[in-house]
Amino acid sequence: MASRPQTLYEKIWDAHVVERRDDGTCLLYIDRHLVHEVTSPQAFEGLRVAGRRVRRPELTLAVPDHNLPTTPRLGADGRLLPIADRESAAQLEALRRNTAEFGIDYIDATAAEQGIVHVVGPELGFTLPGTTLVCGDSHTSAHGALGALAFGIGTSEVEHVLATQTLQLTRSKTMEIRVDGTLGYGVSAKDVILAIIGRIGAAGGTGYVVEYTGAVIRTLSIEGRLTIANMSIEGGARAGLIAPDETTFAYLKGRPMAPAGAEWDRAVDWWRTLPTDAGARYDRTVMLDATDIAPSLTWGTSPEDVVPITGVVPDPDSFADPAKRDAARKSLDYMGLAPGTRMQDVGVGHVFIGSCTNSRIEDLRAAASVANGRHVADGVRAMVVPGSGLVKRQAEAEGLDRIFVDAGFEWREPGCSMCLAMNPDKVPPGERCASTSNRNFVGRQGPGARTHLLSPAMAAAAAVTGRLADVRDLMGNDA
Ligand SMILES: CC(C)[C@H](C(=O)O)[C@@H](O)C(=O)O
Ligand code: SF4
Repeated sequence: MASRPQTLYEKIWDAHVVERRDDGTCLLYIDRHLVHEVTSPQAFEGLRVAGRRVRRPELTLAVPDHNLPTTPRLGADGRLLPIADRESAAQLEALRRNTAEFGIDYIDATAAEQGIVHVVGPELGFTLPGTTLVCGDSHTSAHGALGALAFGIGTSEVEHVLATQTLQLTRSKTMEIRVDGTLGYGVSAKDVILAIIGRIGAAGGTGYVVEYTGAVIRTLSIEGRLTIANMSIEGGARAGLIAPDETTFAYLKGRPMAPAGAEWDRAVDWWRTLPTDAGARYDRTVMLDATDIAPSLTWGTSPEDVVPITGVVPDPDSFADPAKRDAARKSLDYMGLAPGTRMQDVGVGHVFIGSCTNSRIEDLRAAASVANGRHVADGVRAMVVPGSGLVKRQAEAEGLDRIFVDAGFEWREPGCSMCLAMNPDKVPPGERCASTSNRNFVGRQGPGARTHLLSPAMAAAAAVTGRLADVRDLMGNDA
């Protein structure tokens, strides 16, 4: 019997349902679980109190990222230097102890593979197409770039997954976001996702799992796809998916935790059946044409506050919705910006190139190509934080670290860093930062800090000009 055409989401969902209740709630099998130091301590404590073990310890991988300082962290003896912040030190130690006690794979802060959990999963081949993958972290949506149904969960759910390898869920609606056309000069995956969120709004994806489709998505590298899927949550979606294709298989082949030999062939055969069938229906479709997308950035305190770099700070009165008008007024007050100001006239004091959105090798290459032969502007502090030790190593092999250091950027150890100020990397109160991260919320990069989200190339352009600049003006002519 020919079955009904299905979306990628429906295929993965159906393949993982263990039990379906009358009210529609399902118990879903979870294939992969990533763990970091911030959201796991109470979950392990819960297991201990209940006298439970971890059901399938080999399906879980733990790595510290949020709290680690990004300054050199190894002492002369090769051991981790003490961490000054007591709470951070306690969480890091708890992760080490808990993973040892429960028999879970653990990447230590001193290991070359350490990095941001959402950079580490894909690069080790832990993240695979067609799997269900969870982590106590909202940006778990990133892993959808490889065709995994991946989403963030709360600490009590972390405990549930550790204990049972399942999760109770209800099915989401499906939204297709199709990006057709070709990307313009100087336009990157980050600009695409900013444009998408600008269009649908920060709550536009609420209740949906998004699948990104269209010519632009197909031509993006896995790095670019990770940037897009990563920010699905900033558009309110439960998860973001991109169908696996030859680009995905080429990226995964030979990764340490990916299947190998006959198992690889079997896996690829299955992965090829996953893309959405012709004729399958989405609950909603949103279409964008890439030719309309310019290098973009945020002006306010919500990721939906997006303008092209050629634009101006909007006038709150231009918003029809009174709630939006009010939010824009508050945003501009916090951001210290006046309506009508050209974005390119806004000066910055800090630049952060990093985070799980934009800290992979391609991101660093894009930033380095702008930094090459130039110098960070006077009064600007610019920092490059590779997403993992492996990215750092590769960047160093390519000489990118030299380009950055010669240009006056700081070259750091991997971690979440200035993305969220849970470690010593913070933007001081009232200061402005051009940042490749994913959240521009009030206080996100430190109390009173002002964040503009943009691409790695745009961040490098801001660093060398000392203002929010159009990267296209700096491309193709080396200093
Ligand atoms: C600390 C963690 C729970 C949090 C998240 O869930 O996303 C962080 O990673 C973030 O980006 O805000
Ligand atoms: S880099 Fe930022 S967004 Fe990503 S996991 Fe770390 S804190 Fe969250």
